[in-house]
Amino acid sequence: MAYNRTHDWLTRLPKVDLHLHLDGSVKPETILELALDQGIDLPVYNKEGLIPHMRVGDECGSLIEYLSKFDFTTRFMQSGEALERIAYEVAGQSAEHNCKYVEVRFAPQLHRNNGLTVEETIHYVVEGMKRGQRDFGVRAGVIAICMRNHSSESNLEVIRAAAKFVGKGVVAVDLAGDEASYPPEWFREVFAESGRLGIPVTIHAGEAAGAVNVYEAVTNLGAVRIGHGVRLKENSDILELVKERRIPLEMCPISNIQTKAVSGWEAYPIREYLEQGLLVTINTDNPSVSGTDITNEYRVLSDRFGFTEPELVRLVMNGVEAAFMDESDKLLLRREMEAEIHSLGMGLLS
Ligand SMILES: O=c1[nH]cnc2c1ncn2[C@H]1C[C@H](O)[C@@H](CO)O1
Ligand SMILES: [Zn+2]
Repeated sequence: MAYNRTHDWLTRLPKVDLHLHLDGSVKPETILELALDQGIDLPVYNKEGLIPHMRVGDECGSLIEYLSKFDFTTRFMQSGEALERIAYEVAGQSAEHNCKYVEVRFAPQLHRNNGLTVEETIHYVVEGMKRGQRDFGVRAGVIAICMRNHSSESNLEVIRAAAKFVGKGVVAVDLAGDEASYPPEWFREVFAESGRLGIPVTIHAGEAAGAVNVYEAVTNLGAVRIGHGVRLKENSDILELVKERRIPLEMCPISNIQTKAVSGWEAYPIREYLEQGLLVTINTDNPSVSGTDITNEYRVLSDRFGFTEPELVRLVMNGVEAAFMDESDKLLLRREMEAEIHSLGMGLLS
């Protein structure tokens, strides 16, 4: 049956994941070990019991509720060793889903409770990704996140530290957190610095607030990609601008449903975005918070929207086009992925 064929095929399909948070990707078994190593008490000492502390349920009502899950996990991510390990494991988890390239993002300022500097946090995450790249063959880039609820001073520190790692593991900077309470125009000064330092910018926008935030991110914060952008459909002029500039949207379907960025699957705009010619990419956001993985994201889309195999391949290759990567590396990645897709037995690449 075509249905089963697609499901099995989706696991083997080479993929990329451009929007994945480190602190939203920690395995419960890793938390168990880190808690023992670090002498931190846990509410329960088995994997299944930890899951409710880390993952949102169907009742999740908003982005704020979704974000509350991160406090639990970041407590165990305050040492260089833990950051390196978790980054390494993320590369391993990506390889299990035949992800060939992953961009892992994290907020350095959330990992300093035990005295690490911003640069040290970046160093350890980059090291973990490099070890993962060697052992699992997954190419990787790191994105440093500024948080909406942090001061300009603290966010500027992140941007300046990230700039030192450009070409050495860091590929971009981002802005995350509570979008509804902290509009993007408050961060012009912070992202003016990334412009001066020449670091690419992606911004979470149009997730928990309207399309005007996408406009602000693109026109005043220098965003060349948008995290989510689900609510872009609310303004056709802004949608047209994003389309004309070929600004990729890093969509994360399961997360977007859980945070109530849209009311439900019937309102999820992915098909219309593709038909309107937007550069849509599919990503996980937070596998351990959302209870998902990259294969599952494609599986749900294929079930909910009836995407054909060539359409799913198009979504994957949009991700390659959108990657924060040198053109020469991108060409290599594209060729490798096209060869593998071809070997899956179909003339899917038009
Ligand atoms: O989908 C998201 N929107 C806004 N902020 C987010 C999302 N997923 C994770 N974050 C926040 C919570 C994490 O602690 C932080 C750094 O990864 O980024
Ligand atoms: Zn995100």
